[in-house]
Amino acid sequence: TQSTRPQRILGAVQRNATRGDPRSVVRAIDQYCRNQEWAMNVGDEKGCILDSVVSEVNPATVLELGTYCGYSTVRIASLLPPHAKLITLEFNPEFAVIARQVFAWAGLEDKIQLVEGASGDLIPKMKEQFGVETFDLVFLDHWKDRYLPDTKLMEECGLLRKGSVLLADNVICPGAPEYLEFVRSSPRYESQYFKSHLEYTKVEDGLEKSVFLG
Ligand SMILES: C[C@H](C[C@H]1O[C@@H](n2cnc3c(N)ncnc32)[C@H](O)[C@@H]1O)NC(=O)c1cc(-c2ccc(F)cc2)cc(O)c1O
Ligand SMILES: [Mg+2]
Repeated sequence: TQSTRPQRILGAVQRNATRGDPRSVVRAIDQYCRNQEWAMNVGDEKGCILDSVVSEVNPATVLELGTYCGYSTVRIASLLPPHAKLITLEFNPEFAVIARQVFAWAGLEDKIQLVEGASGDLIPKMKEQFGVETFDLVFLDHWKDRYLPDTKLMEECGLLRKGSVLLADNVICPGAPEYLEFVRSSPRYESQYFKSHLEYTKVEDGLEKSVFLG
């Protein structure tokens, strides 16, 4: 039977990456997706911007919306301090199965908690079910028209504190126009655009970093 793209990405990791070496997992996925078949990972170029924001924030609690195969999850988790926790939400069970195997290959299972379901349903349960107070960093990389409603939902649920950083992928391509308009015009956010390119292409894309001012 025909394999799926996520299965082929996992195969590339298992063939080319070293068990327990997260950066080799990231490199193996990038090499596969740049040379064999495109996939919607944040990628190596935007990934460097992601790395710099993660290092700057040095977060104890991270929320990722949209796991896919776990490329950015591994990239972020590999930079976290020892007792930091990363919760990642993914509603496609097939993608979740692959992502869990990618985390295991990277040796990061203890740092990453993948929760299957839709962000809109899970965000209101974060405090009670997952013992979270607030998130220091949120990486938005799920359906682009969910960026704004889920940001408002995180505010309503008290999951953001003064200084919480939102980092959103794909604000140009595929685009998140309503989200961009909101964070750039709201007095409660200080926003900054990092111009880059759509993963593995020359198409313009970028990351928007928005600090919640409380
Ligand atoms: C949306 C996907 C990423 C994942 O997010 C999960 N997801 C969704 N909504 C929810 C939720 N509400 N809760 C939990 N999980 C959720 C899903 O199942 C995917 O696995 N990402 C993209 O579609 C994406 C697309 C492109 C792209 C760019 C140019 C093109 F020509 C074609 C595609 C680039 C990117 O960089 C992306 O990130
Ligand atoms: Mg993306």
